[in-house]
Amino acid sequence: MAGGKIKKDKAKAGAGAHAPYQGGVSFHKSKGQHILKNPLLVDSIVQKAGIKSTDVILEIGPGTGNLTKKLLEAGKMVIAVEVDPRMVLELQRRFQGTPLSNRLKVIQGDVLKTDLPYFDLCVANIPYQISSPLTFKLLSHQPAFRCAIIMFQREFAMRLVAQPGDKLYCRLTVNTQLQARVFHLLKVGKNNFRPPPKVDSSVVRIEPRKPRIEVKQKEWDGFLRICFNRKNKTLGSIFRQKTVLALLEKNYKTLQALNLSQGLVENKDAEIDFSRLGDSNEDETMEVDDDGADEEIEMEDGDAEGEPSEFKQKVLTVLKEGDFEDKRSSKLTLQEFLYLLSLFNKSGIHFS
Ligand SMILES: C[S@@+](CC[C@H](N)C(=O)[O-])C[C@H]1O[C@@H](n2cnc3c(N)ncnc32)[C@H](O)[C@@H]1O
Repeated sequence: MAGGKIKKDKAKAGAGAHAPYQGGVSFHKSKGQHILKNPLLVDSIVQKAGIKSTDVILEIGPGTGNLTKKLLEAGKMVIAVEVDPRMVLELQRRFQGTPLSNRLKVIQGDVLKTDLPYFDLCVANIPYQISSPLTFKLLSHQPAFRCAIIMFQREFAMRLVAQPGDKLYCRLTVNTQLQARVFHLLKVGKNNFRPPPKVDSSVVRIEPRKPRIEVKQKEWDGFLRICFNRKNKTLGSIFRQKTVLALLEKNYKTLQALNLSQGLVENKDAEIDFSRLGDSNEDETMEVDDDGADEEIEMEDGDAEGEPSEFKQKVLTVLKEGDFEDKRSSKLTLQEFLYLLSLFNKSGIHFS
């Protein structure tokens, strides 16, 4: 999808024409308070959200309500979650006595700690420090919403939409794209905000996959962490590392012992059909401590030396079977990750 740049001059013209509503409040950077001062940009975000008059819209961090007002005009109802009581007061003052007020519900609190109600759409200019946990909180929300139109820091947005081979393609990308289709909508310069943040921004559209792609979450997470620990190394080299092999062999033996004690044959229950699309398992929520970059897990770099053990042989056979040995995580598609994990699991090799 093509992105457009909201230019500085437009921002200035817009700001001059209609000063942003600031109320009497001062802004706190610690709460990511950078309000939208360009009404043209607000209009563009609302227009790109494709709001229907029947939509219940979730807004995160309404601030003084510049976006909220347009959302109220376009949809049926806006539920706004705001952590700062001063902003909540401003918002109430702003809409009190207007016809819009009975379609606005304000929840005061930290969105990350709030049980979210039903919503069709999420439209928000968020505090950037909560980008990652908020994204995954939204994606685990049930029932799934239609789409979310969210302003993120530019680099975070580019990680969300990255494709295999792009510099910013990372674990965050794959984890997000497992659950949603993500499109870049708009590039937004710093001067569209008051006060201007230090970084540029982008608006993206996130559409949850329906039906969801089923994975066992801990398994998937453990697998991706290993694959992306050194995303530019070949998978052959990653899976030859002593620490990786030791971890996987430990899991393998634990599972075998469990199966034996329960009288199960090897690999029963181990097979996951990743091609199947269906409803999510509600118990399996995404655990995310991901700020977008791939962290380096402390791992001894050495290869397991000498004659390959039976287990190492097993791991390498899986990589060869799928032709993955010389491939790198930085260039693997979501489908390839799903396929490789399914091959490991079929061989009784697990990541959690
Ligand atoms: C970038 S400002 C956006 C303000 C307004 N939506 C606008 O575009 O003009 C982010 C807003 O999120 C609020 N906020 C910060 N952390 C929050 C959290 N954890 N939960 C809910 N709101 C939060 C801030 O107080 C602020 O009002």
